[in-house]
Amino acid sequence: MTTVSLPGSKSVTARALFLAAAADGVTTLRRPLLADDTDAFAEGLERLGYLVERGDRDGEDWRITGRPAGPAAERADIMCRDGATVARFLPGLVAAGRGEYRFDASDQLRRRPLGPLVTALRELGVRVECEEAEGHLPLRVVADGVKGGELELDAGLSSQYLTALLLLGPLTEEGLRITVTGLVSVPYVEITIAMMRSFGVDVEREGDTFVVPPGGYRATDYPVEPDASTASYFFAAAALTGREVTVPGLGRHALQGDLRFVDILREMGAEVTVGEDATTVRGTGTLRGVTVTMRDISDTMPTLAAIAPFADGPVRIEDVYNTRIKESDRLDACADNLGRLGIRTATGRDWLEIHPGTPVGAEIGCRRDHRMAMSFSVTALRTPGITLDDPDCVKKTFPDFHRVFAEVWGPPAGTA
Ligand SMILES: O=C(O)C1=C[C@@H](OP(=O)(O)O)[C@@H](O)[C@H](O)C1
Ligand SMILES: C=C(OP(=O)(O)O)C(=O)O
Repeated sequence: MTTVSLPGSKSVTARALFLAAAADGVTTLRRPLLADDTDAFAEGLERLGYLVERGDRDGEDWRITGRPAGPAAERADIMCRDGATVARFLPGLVAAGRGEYRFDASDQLRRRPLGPLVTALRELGVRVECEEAEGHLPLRVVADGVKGGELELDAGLSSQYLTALLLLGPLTEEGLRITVTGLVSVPYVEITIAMMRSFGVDVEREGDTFVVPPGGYRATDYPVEPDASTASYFFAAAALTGREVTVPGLGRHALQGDLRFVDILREMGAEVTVGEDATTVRGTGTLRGVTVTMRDISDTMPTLAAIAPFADGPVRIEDVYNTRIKESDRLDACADNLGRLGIRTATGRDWLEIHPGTPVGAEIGCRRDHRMAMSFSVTALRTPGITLDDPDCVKKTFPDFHRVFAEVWGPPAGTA
C-alpha cells in the first residue's frame, strides 16, 4: 500500500486568500498550495497592498493581515497569468474598496469569458471597462464601494462568477441577494459557502437564490485540505495498474466535490474506501465502461478520459460543455490526444465517448493545459512511448507533479 501526501487545494487556497485579505485580523493558512495560480493570487494581493507572509516551500504556513476597509493601494496592475480564480475573485475584492485597478492575464486566460461577472458588477454600480473584447480581460475596475442589493446571474458557463459575488457580499453596505440560472460546478459554490462560514458569515440559500448578509469577515486559523482534482490522477493510476493508494487529508468531510471522482472509479470496478480523514483506491483488474455526467466535477473529466480506453466497454462522459472554455477546449483536446494514441472517440457539444482499445505511444499535445499533462501521464503507466510536448505546464497547480508521480508509480511503461 502507498500513501501519498499531496499539495493543498487550489480552490480552497484561492478562497482562503480572499477571505483572509478581507477579514478583520490576521489569518494563518495551514499548508496552502504553492503553485502558479496561487502565487499569482498572492502576488495580486501584495500589489493591492495586503501583507502576505508566505514561505517559498510547499507545506509552509502563510500569514495574511486583513484589511476590512479594502486595498491599501489606490492603484494597481494585477497580472492574473493563467489563473481564472484570480481574474474572477479579485475584481470583487477591489470593487468594495476605493481606487482604480487593472487586471490582465495570459493570452490563454484572456480568451476565457467573464462577461456575466462584468455585467453583475456593473449592475451593482461598479465601473468596469473591458479594454479589448467585451466580457474579457484586460479590464479596469474603478471602485468606490458597493451598496449591494438584488442581482440575477447566469452561471451556466462558470460557477466562479457566483463565487466572486458571494465573496463580495459581506463587503457591501446592504448585502446581496443573488438569483442564479444554469449553475454548473455546484460543489465549488458549496466550498465557497462553507469557507465563508469559517470566516464568520452565514449565506442562506432559498432555492436558486443566495442571500449574503453585510458585516464583513473574521480572521481565523485555516487548514487547507489537499487538492482533490490532483488526487484524481493518483486514484485513476491505482485503478489502472491494479495497485493501491491512500491520500490522507481527503476523507468524508472533505469540502471538494472532485473527491466524488472515486465514485466513478468504484462504478468501474475499483475498490474505494472514503474514510474519516483519508481515501483509498485499490485497482482490482476490472475496469468497466460507464456513462456518467460530470457537470459537477468537470476538472476530473480528462482524468477519466485518459484511463477510458482500458475499460471493457465504451466510456461516455456527459454534460461537460464548460470544459471547452477551460485552459484548453478539453473535449477537443482529449479527443485529439486519444486519437493520437489510436483510440476511437466521438464528441458532441457537451459530451465525449471513448471506445476501448490498446493505446499506442505518441506525443501528447498539452495545449498548455496542466490537466492534459497530468491525465495522460496516467495513460503512460500502461502505454510505452507516450511523451508530453509541454511537461512544465503542470506548474499551474502542481509544479512537482512529475517527480511525485514517478516516485509513487515508477517510470512510464517501457522506460524502466
Ligand atoms: O471555483 C473554483 O475554484 C473552481 C471552479 C471550477 O470552475 P467553473 O465553475 O468555471 O466550472 C473549476 O473548474 C476550477 O478549476 C476551480
Ligand atoms: C479549470 C481550471 O482552472 P481555473 O478555471 O481556475 O483556471 C482547472 O484547474 O482545471
